[in-house]
Amino acid sequence: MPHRRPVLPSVARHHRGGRPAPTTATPPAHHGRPRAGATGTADGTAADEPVLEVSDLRVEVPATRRDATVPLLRGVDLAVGAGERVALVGASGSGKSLTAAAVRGQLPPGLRAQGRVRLGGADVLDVPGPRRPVDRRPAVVLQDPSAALHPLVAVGAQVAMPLRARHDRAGRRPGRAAARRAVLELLAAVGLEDPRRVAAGRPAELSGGQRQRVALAVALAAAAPLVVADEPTTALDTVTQAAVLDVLADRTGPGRAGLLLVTHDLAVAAALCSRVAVVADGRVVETGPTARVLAAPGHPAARALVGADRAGGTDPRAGATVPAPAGVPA
Ligand SMILES: Nc1ncnc2c1ncn2[C@@H]1O[C@H](COP(=O)(O)OP(=O)(O)OP(=O)(O)O)[C@@H](O)[C@H]1O
Repeated sequence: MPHRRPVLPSVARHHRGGRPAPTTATPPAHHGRPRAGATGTADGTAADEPVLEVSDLRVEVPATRRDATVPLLRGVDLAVGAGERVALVGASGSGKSLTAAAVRGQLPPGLRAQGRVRLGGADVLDVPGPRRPVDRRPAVVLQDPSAALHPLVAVGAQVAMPLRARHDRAGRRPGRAAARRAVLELLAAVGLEDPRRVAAGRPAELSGGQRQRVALAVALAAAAPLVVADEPTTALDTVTQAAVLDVLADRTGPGRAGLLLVTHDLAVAAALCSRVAVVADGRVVETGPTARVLAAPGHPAARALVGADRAGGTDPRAGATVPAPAGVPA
């Protein structure tokens, strides 16, 4: 049963005010595989410097004596431009999370990956996330915030760690007071009340929604050029969902970090992302401006996805940040 939620008014409002103007540009529909390294900007046109390039990514369960090789990803091509927000959507089991895991350098053990993942121009597919240089690690937000938080370490210290790593890289170490100020600012920015109390406590003292906000603060503290968020709001109540999406909208986008957002929720994709990539059977089968793809999907898998969402009672175009292209029925 599809997951339903009201349109996210705060995110939609946010995008209507003060942000770079949306566009009605409608590049030709793209079905099949995008050209390797192809990327897009807010208007779906090519950008020069993608922060992320995935080409011909294949992931499989290797053959054993008893069982043949099982392909899971069959040649994913995907790119995220600097400051671009791209949603990865698709049916359950299509390969969204595996794609995001390969980008993070966190594929489940036992799987074999081939192809290319480039972050900031460097090949990282074979380098596990924790072993990558700091500037080749995307910030990560997952559905379960517990995975990102150490249960025994004070929240403030966990937010401070990526902050300090970031300053080390730039050759500057923030003093204690500056780091503490930055931690409290971040905790406030993700909507946590009483940041001082939160910073001093352990994750177990927080609600699930508060923990997700802390996980978001930890991710954002790294100031990475790319945020990878895999169903970051699925487990949250509606109010916290909207708040988390507002923070992502604030901290990513033109002039800020790029975003690769895995979501099953087309309304979320429409509210947050200028471009969408539809995954089916281990491949990206269609990509383009979110409004265009959701209004007039071309590939059968994309049509099925949008059709199922509409049949569920929610028009995925609701809350879209990009007006429907001319000639497309609203
Ligand atoms: N560790 C693993 N070992 C074997 N198969 C796996 C493993 N992880 C994922 N798969 C399979 O790979 C395929 C893609 O999985 P993935 O988690 O990427 O799907 P998804 O599109 O994110 O789905 P959902 O929306 O349900 O989360 C599925 O068929 C899944 O069963």
